[in-house]
Amino acid sequence: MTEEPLIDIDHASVSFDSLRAVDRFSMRLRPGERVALMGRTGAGKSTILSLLVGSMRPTSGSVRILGLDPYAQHAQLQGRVAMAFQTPRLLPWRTSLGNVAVGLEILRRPKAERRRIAEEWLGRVHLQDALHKYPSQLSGGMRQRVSLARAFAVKPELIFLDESFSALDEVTARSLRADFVELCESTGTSAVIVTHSIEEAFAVANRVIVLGRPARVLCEYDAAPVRAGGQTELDAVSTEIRARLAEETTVPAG
Ligand SMILES: Nc1ncnc2c1ncn2[C@@H]1O[C@H](COP(=O)(O)OP(=O)(O)OP(=O)(O)O)[C@@H](O)[C@H]1O
Repeated sequence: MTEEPLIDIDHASVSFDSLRAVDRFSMRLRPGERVALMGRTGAGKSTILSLLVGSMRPTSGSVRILGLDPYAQHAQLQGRVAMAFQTPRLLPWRTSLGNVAVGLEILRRPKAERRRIAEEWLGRVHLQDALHKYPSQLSGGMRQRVSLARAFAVKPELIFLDESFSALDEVTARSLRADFVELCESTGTSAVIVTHSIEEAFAVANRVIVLGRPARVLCEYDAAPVRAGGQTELDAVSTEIRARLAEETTVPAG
């Protein structure tokens, strides 16, 4: 089957003056896939996300999202792509319902529909009892759940997660990761997950791309066999990845 990729990054590079942040990075994302971009601090993960959301264009190479140029055709991607951040960026003066409705307001959905969809999504992230609470009344995990509901509520084809679970304790993070995978699978939503955590990458993605510094593909893993191998396999792969990343520090960047 020749399905058009949802994301097609072809040899994209980004330089800031003399510093190269992304170095001929290529990736494709097929419908239904979840790819984790895993790399250390300063590897260029945020810069790749900026390319994906169209807030920056590559110095060379190309980026296509759903067949469009996210920088030049940003408006056409509205509602088709959603994002959740490490800090959920909720509006403090709005309740959970009001926050989830934000994207739907931008898409000019009628009020009754906004309310119905927001309520449905807050239920799906297990916040049916917090519909009328303000962000300051919620725990970090709950705020992140509101943020996920807001992202899914617009029915995007693609979701980008930027370190969304990394500020949470491990038990909360595990539960959110599992919910996120379930929501992606039940809605057929594809995703790119940016993370510095090897464990998180293998927990949420089908495919894990390990980034060198500057950002380029160092190695790539099919996540399913690693998950199937349990903690022993994950430990072995983690050791391998850490060794690859450690070699990186001896290679001059630029
Ligand atoms: N606007 C900018 N101007 C100059 N240098 C920048 C700019 N944005 C990022 N950089 C540099 O590019 C490199 C990659 O940064 P980036 O923020 O993309 O990495 P990251 O992998 O997201 O890091 P972290 O995990 O710490 O957020 C870093 O060396 C950073 O200092």
